[in-house]
Amino acid sequence: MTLAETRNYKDSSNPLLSLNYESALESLGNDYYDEVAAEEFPQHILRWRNNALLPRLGLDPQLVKNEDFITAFGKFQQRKPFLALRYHGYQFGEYNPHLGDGRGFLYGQIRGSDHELYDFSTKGSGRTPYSRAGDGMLTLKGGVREVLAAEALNRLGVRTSRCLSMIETGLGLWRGDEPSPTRSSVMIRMSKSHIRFGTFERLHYLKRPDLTKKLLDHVIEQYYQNLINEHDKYALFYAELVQRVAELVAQWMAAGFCHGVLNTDNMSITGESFDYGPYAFIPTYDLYFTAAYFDYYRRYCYGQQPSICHLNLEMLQEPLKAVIDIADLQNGLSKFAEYYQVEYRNLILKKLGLGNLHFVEADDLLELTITLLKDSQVSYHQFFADMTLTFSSQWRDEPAFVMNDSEIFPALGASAVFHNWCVLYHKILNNFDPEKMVIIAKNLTKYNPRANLLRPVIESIWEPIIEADNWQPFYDLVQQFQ
Ligand SMILES: Nc1ncnc2c1ncn2[C@@H]1O[C@H](COP(=O)(O)OP(=O)(O)OP(=O)(O)O)[C@@H](O)[C@H]1O
Ligand SMILES: [Mg+2]
Repeated sequence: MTLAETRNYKDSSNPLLSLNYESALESLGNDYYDEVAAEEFPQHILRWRNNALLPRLGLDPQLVKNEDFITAFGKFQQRKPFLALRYHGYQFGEYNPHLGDGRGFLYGQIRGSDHELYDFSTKGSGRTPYSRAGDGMLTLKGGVREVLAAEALNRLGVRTSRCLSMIETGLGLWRGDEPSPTRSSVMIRMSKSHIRFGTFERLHYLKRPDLTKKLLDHVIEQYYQNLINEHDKYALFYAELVQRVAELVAQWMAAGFCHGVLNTDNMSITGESFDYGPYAFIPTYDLYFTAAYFDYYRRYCYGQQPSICHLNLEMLQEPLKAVIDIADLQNGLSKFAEYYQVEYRNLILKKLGLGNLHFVEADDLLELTITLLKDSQVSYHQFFADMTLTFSSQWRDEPAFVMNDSEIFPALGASAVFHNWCVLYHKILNNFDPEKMVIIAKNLTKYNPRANLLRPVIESIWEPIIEADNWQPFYDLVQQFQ
C-alpha cells in the first residue's frame, strides 16, 4: 500500500475507523505540526468508552464493539497521519518556547451531527519531538481524573472537552506525585479544537505574521462561522473569544472548580475548557484555594481565575496584533468583566433555583449567598445539594420553615448572616405565585447534581481500582453525571 492509500484506507467493519475524517488542520501545511507515530503498548484494556458522545458522531453505541475502540484508539491501526501540534506558552508567567504536544497528537477531525468540527486528540500515546525529558505517557489515575472532571463539568453546565475513551496500556510509570511504578493509560479527548493561545504565541515568537493570519482565518472559518461574512471579522472574533472565555471562567467559578494550571498552552482558542491535570473542586468557598501542589505562589488559585484569564487574553493580543487593530483588541477586552459578572450572576441564581425568574432582590441575594458561603465555610457543594433536597413550598410561607430546614447545617442556624439569608429567600419566594414553587424545585434539581467530585470522592473511586481492580464505583459515579 502506498502512503496515500494507507491514509484513505477505511475498515468498514470498524465504525470508528469508517467515520468521515476531515483534514482541516492537516491542510494548513506542516508549519503547524509534526507527523509522529504512536507508541506500541504491551496491553490494551478498555476502561472507559463514552457512549453518550457516539450519537453526536452519527454512531449507534450498540453497533460499536469494545474491540473497535481498542483497534482504533489503543493500537492506533489503519489511520494516518498523527499530528503533534506545535505550540509555546506562558507557564506560571514565564515564556516557554519548548512546548508542543509532548504526549499526544491530533488523531483526526470529525464533523459532528451538530455540524461542528471536533478534534480527536490523544493523551499518553508516546514520545514526540516535544516530549523534552518526559516519557510521553499518561498515568491511569491521570486518565481516570480527566474522564471524571470532564463529565462532572459537563453536568454542571461548563463548556468542556470530553473523553471519548480511556485504555489501560500495561506500562509501569514513574511519577513524583503518585506511588510508583504506577499504571498507564491512553486517552482520546474530543474537543472543539486543540488550538491554544500558545499556538499563536509561537507564531509571534517565530515572527511569522503570515502564519498567524492563515491560522486565524482557519479558526474563524471553523469555529466562529457566524463571523465569516462580516467585514470586521477579526475584531469580532477577538470580542467573541473574550466573551466565551469570560463565560467559561464564570462557569468554573459557579461550579466551584479550580482548574489549577491556567498557562496559555492550556487555554483553547475556542473558549472551551480542557486539560484536567491537578484540578480540584473547592471544599468550601475560599478564594485562595489552590489546586496544584506546585503552585507555590497561588498564581492559579480559585479566586484568581478571572484575572488570570483576563491576563492571558491580554497577552494573546501580542500575536494577534499582526492581524487585528490594537484599538479593536483593547475594546474587545474591555467587556470581559461585564460578561463575567452577567454569566456568574445568572449561574448562581440558577443554582438558587431562581435563574429564569425576575425579582428585584437578585443582586442582594447573590451577595448575601456568597457572604454566607464565605463566612460559614460550609461545604460549597453540600450547601446547594442540601438546599435542593430540603426545599419545599412551605419555604414561601414563613422564614422559619427555611431556617428549620437548616438542621442540615447546625453551624449555620445560629449565624446572623444565615438568619438574613433565610428572611431574604423567603421574601423573594413570597413575591411569586405558589405554583412557581414547582419550577424552583425543578431548577434546583437541574443545576445542583447530587454527586460531586471533591478530592475524597476521587480517592474513594481510585482505591477500589488499585486495591481490587474494581471499576464499578468509577462507572457508578460517571453514570450519575451523565
Ligand atoms: N509525561 C510527559 N511526557 C512528555 N511530555 C509531557 C508529559 N507531561 C506533560 N508533557 C508536556 O508538557 C507540557 C505541559 O503539560 P500539560 O500538563 O499542560 O499538558 P498535557 O496535560 O500533557 O496535555 P494537554 O494540554 O493536551 O491536556 C505539554 O507540552 C505536554 O505535552
Ligand atoms: Mg496542557
